[in-house]
Amino acid sequence: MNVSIIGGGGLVGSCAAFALQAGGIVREIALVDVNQDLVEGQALDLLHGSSLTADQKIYAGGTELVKDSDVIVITAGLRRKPDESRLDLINRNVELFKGILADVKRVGTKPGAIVFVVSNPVDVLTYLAMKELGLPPQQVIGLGTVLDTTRLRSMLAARLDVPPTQVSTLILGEHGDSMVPIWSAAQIGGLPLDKFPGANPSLIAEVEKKTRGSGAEVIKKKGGAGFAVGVSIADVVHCIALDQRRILPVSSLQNGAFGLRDVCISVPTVMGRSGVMQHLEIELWPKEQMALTQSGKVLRETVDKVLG
Ligand SMILES: NC(=O)C1=CN([C@@H]2O[C@H](COP(=O)(O)OP(=O)(O)OC[C@H]3O[C@@H](n4cnc5c(N)ncnc54)[C@H](O)[C@@H]3O)[C@@H](O)[C@H]2O)C=CC1
Ligand SMILES: CC(=O)C(=O)O
Repeated sequence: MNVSIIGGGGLVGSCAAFALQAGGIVREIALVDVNQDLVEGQALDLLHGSSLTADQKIYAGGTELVKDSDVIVITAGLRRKPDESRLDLINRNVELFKGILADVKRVGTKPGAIVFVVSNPVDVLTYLAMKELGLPPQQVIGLGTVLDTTRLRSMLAARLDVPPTQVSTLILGEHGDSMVPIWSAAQIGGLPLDKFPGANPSLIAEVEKKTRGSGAEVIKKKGGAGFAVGVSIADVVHCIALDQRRILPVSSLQNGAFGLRDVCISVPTVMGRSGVMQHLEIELWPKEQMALTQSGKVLRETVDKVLG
């Protein structure tokens, strides 16, 4: 498995590369960035630790490297400011992103390669990537609400003092203000969250609020998210590399699940070596379904504005 990261010199790209190195599953990690010195420095720094991690090839170079990649991760782009929504970034990131897609198209991709968008606003840019690259929809995904979901699980675990891996919750919809936590399906160690000792509506509401604001909080305190998004990216890449067929809330083109159509948005998605294998639909609480429908509408309207 050969993975390239466009934007690999930046915070998100380099953290993803480090998580992939620590994971030791992928064979090659190629970092691409317009900032040549920075990306060469990141690749060198990673390479220097490789005798203690795994037998991987780690190197930096130009966009032509993506033609040999099984997964092309795109983290290149501008960060939002603390008071900006992810959708506000659209005006500043779309032109830059179109340039990157044109470069990828010019160089060409391997048959079956997966394009994995992380740059924000991720759902809109995933749709744009799918349209511009002309790849089958199952081969184009976005990180979607994978990061929001791990933030929710991790912070709920900390509040309830349980192991984070025992918390099973999900956020669907937009990676943005209209995200939808699916409390109807939340469990801890197989037990329903609402019956779990210590869990109560005010604690749940508090953790939800913190999760919604956590991207902005991290931007305010350290400039941008790195570690959590890095491990989130590596988790999705490993699921693809190992053909695990796990259910992940990645963003991808919808064709009717939960009533969502012609929009890239997160729903429970079976992910394997070929990319998106299936969208799973379950019955939600009516207020969750309504919020998900609304989230799809917000994204659809933004895509209409951007693509005309
Ligand atoms: N989907 C998600 O969950 C998350 C998405 N993000 C998004 O990821 C993106 C990157 O964030 P950071 O890494 O913090 O920013 P950063 O500024 O640290 O890194 C961006 C990198 O992209 C590079 N770049 C710019 N134009 C390029 C081009 N045409 N080709 C190749 N490289 C290019 C820059 O040189 C820079 O190294 C932002 O859009 C941010 O909003 C960040 C966190 C979470
Ligand atoms: C930047 C961003 O999207 C986040 O940290 O959630």
